[in-house]
Amino acid sequence: MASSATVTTTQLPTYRALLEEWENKRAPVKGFSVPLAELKPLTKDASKDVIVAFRTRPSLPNEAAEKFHANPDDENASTEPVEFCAGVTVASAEPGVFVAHVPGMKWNGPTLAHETYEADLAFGPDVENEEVFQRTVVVNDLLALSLSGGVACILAYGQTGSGKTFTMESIEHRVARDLFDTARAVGRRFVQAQGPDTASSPELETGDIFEFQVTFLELLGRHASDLLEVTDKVDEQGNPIRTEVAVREDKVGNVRPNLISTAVRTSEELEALINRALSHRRTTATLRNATSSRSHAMLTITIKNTLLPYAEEGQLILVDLAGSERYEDSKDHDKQRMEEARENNKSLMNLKECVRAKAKMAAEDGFVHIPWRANKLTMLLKPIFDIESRQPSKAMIIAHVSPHIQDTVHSTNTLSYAAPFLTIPPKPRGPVPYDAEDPRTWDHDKTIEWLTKYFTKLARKSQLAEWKVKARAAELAGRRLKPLPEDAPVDIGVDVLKICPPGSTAKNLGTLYTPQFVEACLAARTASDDKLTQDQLKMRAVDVIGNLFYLILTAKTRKRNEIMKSRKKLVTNDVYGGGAAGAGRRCGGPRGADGAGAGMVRDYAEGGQGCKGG
Ligand SMILES: Nc1ncnc2c1ncn2[C@@H]1O[C@H](COP(=O)(O)OP(=O)(O)OP(=O)(O)O)[C@@H](O)[C@H]1O
Repeated sequence: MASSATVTTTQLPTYRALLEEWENKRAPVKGFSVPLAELKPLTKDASKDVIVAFRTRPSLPNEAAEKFHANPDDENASTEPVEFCAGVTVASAEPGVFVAHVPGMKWNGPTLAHETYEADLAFGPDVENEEVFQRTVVVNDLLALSLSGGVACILAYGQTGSGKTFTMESIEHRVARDLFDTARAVGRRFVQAQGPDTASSPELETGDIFEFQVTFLELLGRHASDLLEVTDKVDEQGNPIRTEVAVREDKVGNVRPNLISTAVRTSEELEALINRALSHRRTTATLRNATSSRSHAMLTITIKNTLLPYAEEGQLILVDLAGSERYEDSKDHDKQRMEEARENNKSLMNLKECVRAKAKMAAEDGFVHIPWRANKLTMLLKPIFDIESRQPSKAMIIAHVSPHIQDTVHSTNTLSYAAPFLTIPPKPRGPVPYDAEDPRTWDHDKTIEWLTKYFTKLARKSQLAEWKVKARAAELAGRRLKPLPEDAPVDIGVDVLKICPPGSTAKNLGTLYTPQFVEACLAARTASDDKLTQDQLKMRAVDVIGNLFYLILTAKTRKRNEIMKSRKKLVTNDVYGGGAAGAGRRCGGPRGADGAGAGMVRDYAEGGQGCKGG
């Protein structure tokens, strides 16, 4: 049985001795695979959609003595001030492995179990915020992703006081520091791809082609409010009253709460805005007894590429989640706080299901349902969970644990919450059979054929539109223009072999961000400006890549529906004893994200290879 914090403190000398024994036998700690000074963007596996990291903070001065007390009824308990004893140890920084030291009590005395948890990265108490930023945001190129029309999301999870806000605020300030420089570099590359004469305005010369809008939302229990709203109104306990913000899907399926959206143009402006929102959160925290640990705070930066106004806007979402309290910790609170704790737990559990499903989807090629509509928190994170979204997205979750042995029960909860997000990228399979409707199966020739056909279709459309204008002018002048032959020669204005060089296929094009594809098209332009302007080409390029994404998405959805259908049939057979091929037994273990033991049923569907659990 795991022991309570007070009993653990009382038995601290024994636990310390047991820990020392373990320390003497342990394997040497494995460090990071690349030294900090040599880190570069995208030096890691870029195919991962969910990246999970663990972090533990150092013990603060006098913290153990102030926070933990020995059992006053125990006569043998030491009266010395309580000293720090580690509850978690880093076994490997990369891949990340934490060992949680779980104190227990048996008839013959205290015991110490050592549980191992795995992640992509593990940050020990000595790792500085700058290194955390470099190894999470920079290495995974999250800023470039959101500047390229994608969605990048970072979530800080953990027990109250474990260091979530410390990490998240540091990431927010570093984003403010680096975002605009990265944007200018990306912008300059984009402008250069359009040819040497394009930089006609100072904005284009410097690469300032992006527009940034910032919102800051707080979700406390079920109530969403705007952290940028300034209010003088306070309730009877002196808490600021902010307008309730509705969180719902609009008619076209977007979740866009009505928040104050502020345009920022420089690092200083973004920094000031973040400080303002954080100061509102902190004020509330002091007034409301650490509200920060009871609410989710979500900073969203929406990024528009002004040279591609018709492409999707990118987003960077930074979420400092509410503390993951256990029921025992909140049961003495008033009704409102109990309700908030219940809501927080619900939202965190739902978030867990969604992140797990997303991780599974990436690892297994997309056959799961993501229940993002079940809760306000996950609704707000729709851009990263909606499988129908064409935007590429990445989620990074940083799970925080307290360093103290007295908090190990909380720590193991946190680590077992986040560890299942770790996925191993799918093993390369054999060649996928050709499917005319699935671009992921096309070879180079088929891709060139499709690109040529689609660019020709768009060129004909423009040709027809031009002819209509001329025909109308001729009609007004009392003349009749010859009808345009259906097979009139048309110049598509780009070299498709340059867009998709030999060796490349539609599957490779499908992994490009929209601006990257547009860049490739601009570099492959063969027509002069009077035949095909850059703007026309950009619009066509967005249309082509949008259509390719659409075809891939439709193929994925079709395949997913087929699998879902076959799953249902097999489950029914199994329940009624019909027995699918090889389906002999049911597995226990956690249920899958779709609530139906996804892993288990999938195995049956694939011929009963055995049980994996959800
Ligand atoms: N890596 C670290 N190095 C040094 N001090 C840290 C570190 N992480 C956290 N701290 C300190 O620990 C304390 C608690 O951290 P923090 O407020 O970030 O926790 P939290 O998980 O956000 O708590 P809450 O849920 O209550 O908001 C703070 O005083 C913070 O400065």
